[in-house]
Amino acid sequence: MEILEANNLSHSFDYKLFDDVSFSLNKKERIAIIGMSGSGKSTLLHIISSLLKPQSGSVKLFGEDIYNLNKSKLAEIKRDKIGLVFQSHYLFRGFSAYENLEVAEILSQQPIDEELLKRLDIEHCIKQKVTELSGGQQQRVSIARVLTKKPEIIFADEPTGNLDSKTAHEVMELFFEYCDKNDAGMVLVTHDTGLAQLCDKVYRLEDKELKREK
Ligand SMILES: Nc1ncnc2c1ncn2[C@@H]1O[C@H](COP(=O)(O)OP(=O)(O)OP(=O)(O)O)[C@@H](O)[C@H]1O
Repeated sequence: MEILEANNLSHSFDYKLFDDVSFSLNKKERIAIIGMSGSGKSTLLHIISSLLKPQSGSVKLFGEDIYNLNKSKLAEIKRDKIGLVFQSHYLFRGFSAYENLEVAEILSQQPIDEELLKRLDIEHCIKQKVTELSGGQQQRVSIARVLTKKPEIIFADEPTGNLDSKTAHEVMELFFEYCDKNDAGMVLVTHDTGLAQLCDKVYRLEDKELKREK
């Protein structure tokens, strides 16, 4: 079943980034988007994850045309069904790591998974303020926060960018396990072709087109 449908997307800033791009994502499916710096990967991710309206084309999430949807229905999808993991972590910086997870717990009414904290190796630093954590620890707290919400689609932009390669692979494994267990899908934007190859499908954004590589 398709949980994401991107139809004929085009977008430009100073130059045309991509033109007439279409693809879809099924439950449990993981797809990677790779491509040169500046090719528009992050912009495409923003568009399909409801953050940026495309100049043309449409995006359906769970069958709903998100840029032609009433605000409260869109807010519901954002809150309950999608999880964003970006490089800038959007953690509440005045709070401890645990308090950040509690916010997700309250908003989504899903309990914090203590096992997840262990798997991410953050259980020992979870009471510390976000500002006292390393970049890699903050990254893992933001991953824990997103997974606490139990999203049906994870949108991730270089989610392991601050992590060493062993930890990066462990974190990807955790994402994949999460998708399998929860019937969730994932769209991963990355420069790391090794990580991309772990996904079910790989697309390259190049010459304004999205080309299937795997
Ligand atoms: N909000 C914006 N306003 C104007 N230009 C933008 C905006 N966002 C991105 N751009 C431009 O669009 C182009 C594509 O940016 P984008 O971040 O989507 O590429 P990317 O493929 O993800 O790059 P990288 O791999 O370096 O992260 C860049 O030239 C960038 O400067």
